[in-house]
Amino acid sequence: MSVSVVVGAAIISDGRLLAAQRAAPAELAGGWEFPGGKVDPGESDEQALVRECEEELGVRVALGERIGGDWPLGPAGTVLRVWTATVESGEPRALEHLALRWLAADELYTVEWLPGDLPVVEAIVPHLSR
Ligand SMILES: Nc1nc2c([nH]c(=O)n2[C@H]2C[C@H](O)[C@@H](COP(=O)(O)OP(=O)(O)OP(=O)(O)O)O2)c(=O)[nH]1
Repeated sequence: MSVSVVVGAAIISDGRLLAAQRAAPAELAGGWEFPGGKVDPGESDEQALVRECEEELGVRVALGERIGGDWPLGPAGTVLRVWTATVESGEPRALEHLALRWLAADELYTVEWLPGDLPVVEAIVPHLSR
């Protein structure tokens, strides 16, 4: 079975991380995540992530470092790959999410992250002060 890849952007500005609240599906709605989504056939991970940020937030992002490796998500064989990112143009808007929040280091756990995202959030902490 092929691995299904979901890519996520840890968008950082002024030491804050952008968190996005899912609108759908019902079982995930209300949970917080990294903007991103599934990689389409023929697309690289990085291309998919830039495309998803345009679709979901209306911004052009520049990708930075990869955070860790393949983070397992719930369904067997699905992994999450995360890159740091900065906004190159535009101001993020919740075009497909319920809400967006810029979280400072001491606010990271004030939102209910999707369960698979929690270890990734932990791994991002050192990147907020760079
Ligand atoms: N985008 C994103 N998805 C995540 C994260 N954590 C996590 O468990 N997921 C899960 C939720 C979904 O089951 C799946 C991503 O699906 P998606 O619905 O965002 O993908 P997509 O934009 O390509 O949408 P579609 O093709 O299914 O319509 O991965 C995360 O931080 N970001």
